[in-house]
Amino acid sequence: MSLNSVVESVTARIIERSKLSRRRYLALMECNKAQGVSRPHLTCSNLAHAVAAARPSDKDGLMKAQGPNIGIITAYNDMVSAHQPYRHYPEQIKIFAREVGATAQVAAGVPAMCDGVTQGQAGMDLSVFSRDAIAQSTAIGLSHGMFEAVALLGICDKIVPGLLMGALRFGHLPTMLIPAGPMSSGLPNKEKVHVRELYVEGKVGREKLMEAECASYHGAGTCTFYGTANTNQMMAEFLGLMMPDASFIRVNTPLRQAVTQAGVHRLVEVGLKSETPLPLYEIVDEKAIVNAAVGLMATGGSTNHTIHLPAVARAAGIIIDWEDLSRLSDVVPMIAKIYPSGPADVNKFNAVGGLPTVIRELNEAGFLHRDVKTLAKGGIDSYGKRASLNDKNELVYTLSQSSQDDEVIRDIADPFHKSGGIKLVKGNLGRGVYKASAISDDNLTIEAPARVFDTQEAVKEAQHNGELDKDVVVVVRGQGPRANGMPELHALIPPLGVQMAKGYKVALVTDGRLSGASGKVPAAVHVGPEAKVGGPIAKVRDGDMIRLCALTGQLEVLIDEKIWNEREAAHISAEVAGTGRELFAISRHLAPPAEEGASAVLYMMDRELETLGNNPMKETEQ
Ligand SMILES: O=C(O)[C@H](O)[C@@H](O)[C@H](O)[C@H](O)COP(=O)(O)O
Repeated sequence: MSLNSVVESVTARIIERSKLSRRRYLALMECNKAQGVSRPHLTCSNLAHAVAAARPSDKDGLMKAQGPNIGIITAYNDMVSAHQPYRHYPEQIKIFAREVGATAQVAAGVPAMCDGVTQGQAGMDLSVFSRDAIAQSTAIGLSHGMFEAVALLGICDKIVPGLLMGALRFGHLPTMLIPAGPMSSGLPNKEKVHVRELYVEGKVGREKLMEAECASYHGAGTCTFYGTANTNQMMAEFLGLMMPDASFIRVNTPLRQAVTQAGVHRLVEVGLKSETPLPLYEIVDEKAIVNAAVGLMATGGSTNHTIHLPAVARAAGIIIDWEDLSRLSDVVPMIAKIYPSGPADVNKFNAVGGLPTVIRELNEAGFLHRDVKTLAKGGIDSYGKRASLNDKNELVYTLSQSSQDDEVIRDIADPFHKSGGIKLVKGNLGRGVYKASAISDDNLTIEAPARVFDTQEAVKEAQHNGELDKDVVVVVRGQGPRANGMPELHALIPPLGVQMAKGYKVALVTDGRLSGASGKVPAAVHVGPEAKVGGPIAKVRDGDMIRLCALTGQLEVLIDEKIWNEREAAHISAEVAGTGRELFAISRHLAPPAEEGASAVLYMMDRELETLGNNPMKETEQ
């Protein structure tokens, strides 16, 4: 099947737009490879420092650079359930590396914050910016020049994008993401949300709520809904940066361990000084980024990736925007329904076909670029294969079958929706992102008067006081990157869900974010320009009629144009101190819009790189 013409034209657009920045990136990576810091360039003293605490049997190999040395960047901590299993991974990776004549060292630990723990709390204001801290920490770890390959241990929301942003600046190094797998299913996500709504209505108390939360979040592994963390996994497979089928194999199982072992062996095989080196920059190109975007649309993934994918792409010199995503969304059929888009969790999704089935379907129908390089042998085709253990406990890959449950995965000829899960909405209120995959047909268009808020607490209070007992578009502004770091407003979903259950038409419009777990409330999120920089969302007043329509892509305030143009934007003053938020003033000050990735670090990097002219490393005198 030939490549879908829209996928082809969007890719061409991206290649054209990224010409200069991509060329600059590739030139810099070539310089890194040829002249950058690496083991042969280290002095005896440099090397002695690096191996001083190494196991004696590794020392010689490390000093003589006999085999590749894998730099592990780990996001381990034991508060985040998804990352807790990483505790022993570095030791295991070292063993697997030795099996094939290589070594491994932990190059750095990076922070991993949990958006579940910080949801609705001040710490959430650090979340998007933590991605930059992770990228910089990754770069710091890799800057020691000790490594010929990189293993990234990270799963959750900001961690994978941050790790990739950092690693891409060392794109001459072959790099693999190694996941740890999902938690076993607990209380179904839908029931958890139902108990939350009962709590909001005062029908159950805190004890019952706590019981439900703990029955849902009950062990090690990634949360089971298809939120940002699991969307990260999906993307890493579509990018070809993981072992095939690695995403959703249950945590701490023999199959999981076998895939990790095979992954480490493969990484050594494609290490920098090997016969077949596969640098990261050769894998993450414009086509791979488009493949990841196709995966996002086909699976109804997290809206957060409309920020993360542009940021990751930029770290590789590739410029994408929401128009690209929207054009892909128009043609890519949605063939997977995972919570919040449907009742199935990722374990169920995996059991009935998982990502290999989705990738194979899309690939066979011409929605994926096949001429991409991937870490696994066999290119993107190999990601259409399932991993299993044979009766000798050896890892084997076999072509995936058709879906075993068409409520969860559909054949491409009979999709859930003809278009993808995420839409661009735009109009006189700006541009925003809309997750259509979880919205019922009768809620795809909402026209109602606005009620304007500056904080999520104020929304909850108004709901509690019955002030939202009507059709309403709740506008929460002052939540963009420049204002307060762009928190997720997921805690608003239960109260707004209660209003919907009462029969009211409800929508949310915000310059902030929602979570990958948010779904059922119609919402335009990431609306830009954000209120803090005077965007139109700052001009909305209580009672203005707003129309939000996923079918036509409208985000409009229905008001006389002259009155609208003359209206002044409200002044936004968000809370910026306490809980360490004051340390992130520089990020708030410099963050570019969400559509450009909202990364101050990348924004300033690009500005500086632009001044370097043809010399990718040194400033020219101009
Ligand atoms: O996937 C995401 O985008 C999230 O940031 C995610 O981490 C989430 O917010 C919490 O885990 C909430 O989970 P609940 O729906 O259980 O509150």
